[in-house]
Amino acid sequence: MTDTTLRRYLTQSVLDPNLIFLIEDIASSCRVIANSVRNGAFEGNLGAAGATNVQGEAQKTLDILANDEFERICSNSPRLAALVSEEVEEVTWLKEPEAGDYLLYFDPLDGSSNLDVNLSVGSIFAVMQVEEDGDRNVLRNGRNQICAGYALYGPSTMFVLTVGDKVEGFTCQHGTGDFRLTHPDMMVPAETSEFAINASRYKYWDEPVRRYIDECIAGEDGVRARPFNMRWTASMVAEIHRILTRGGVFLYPADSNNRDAGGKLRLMYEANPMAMIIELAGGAASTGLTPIMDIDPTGPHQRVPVILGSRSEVERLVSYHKT
Ligand SMILES: O=P(O)(O)OC[C@H]1O[C@](O)(COP(=O)(O)O)[C@@H](O)[C@@H]1O
Ligand SMILES: [Mg+2]
Ligand SMILES: [Mg+2]
Repeated sequence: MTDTTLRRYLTQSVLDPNLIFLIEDIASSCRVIANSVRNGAFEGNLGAAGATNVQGEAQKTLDILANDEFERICSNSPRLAALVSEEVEEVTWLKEPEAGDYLLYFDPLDGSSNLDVNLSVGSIFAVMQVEEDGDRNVLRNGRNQICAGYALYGPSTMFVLTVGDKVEGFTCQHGTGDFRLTHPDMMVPAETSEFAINASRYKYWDEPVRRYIDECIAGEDGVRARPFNMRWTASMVAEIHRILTRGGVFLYPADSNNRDAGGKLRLMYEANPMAMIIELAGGAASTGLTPIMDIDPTGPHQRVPVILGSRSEVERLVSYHKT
């Protein structure tokens, strides 16, 4: 498998050549960002940029650099019509949209609070298509995604991709810089005993989330009758990669402190791409009330509650939200 590079994998597929160009440009952006992350301390890029983004969050220098690399490299893609980035308030239109053109949604650097402490960060992306000539609507639900993925800048750099069927994991080979297929057909293990949530928010949680987490913590003494483990890395990419590898459930639910904002994570470039990956890998993704990809978006930076991972755990959480 490792002799299959991303380029070979894509050229052997039946994809539109312009989509292949775009995916290769996204992968190139991630390769450049991986180097910037790795060299951040030398280049003085780890700190705050002194600016805030559209969500009112303090931007890191690397948030802005990563956004600029996506913009610079992907703008070369001939059929890319628009970019929707976490770091840019307005949609960036590159051309007059024509039917079939591509729309790229991305979180250039995810988990950027981890930069200063040298822990894993990532990039997240999704691609949709323009429906008709001149149509500037970028607010389609996640079922319209034709491609989604993420890069993980961890001990090794990985590029995880789906073009609508399997979820394939590529590892960047040190030296050549090639992304090689190392994790074909990734599937979320069905059985799991691991949950990920920022437990410092316990006092804000709604009853269904408290019930679920309390039951996990009770372990073999409670209704679950088995021990559970907990992890929280504060980088969604790292959490989702762990869940794709060894199972588990990830929650950033709506709570009394974030409900007015809609939740914490952003629908178009965090929740939707990860929901597509997790569903195609056999898992499930919900707000607790609605499948994430069924949400009709109201804005490019909309926030939503997120519960995703192993199917049986997500279904249990959804059932608790119904009672
Ligand atoms: O700091 P908290 O509240 O635990 O939030 C962590 C969450 O925020 C995020 O870092 C948001 O991503 P950004 O770094 O792109 O803003 C997620 O990756 C992560 O799951
Ligand atoms: Mg993010
Ligand atoms: Mg980000």
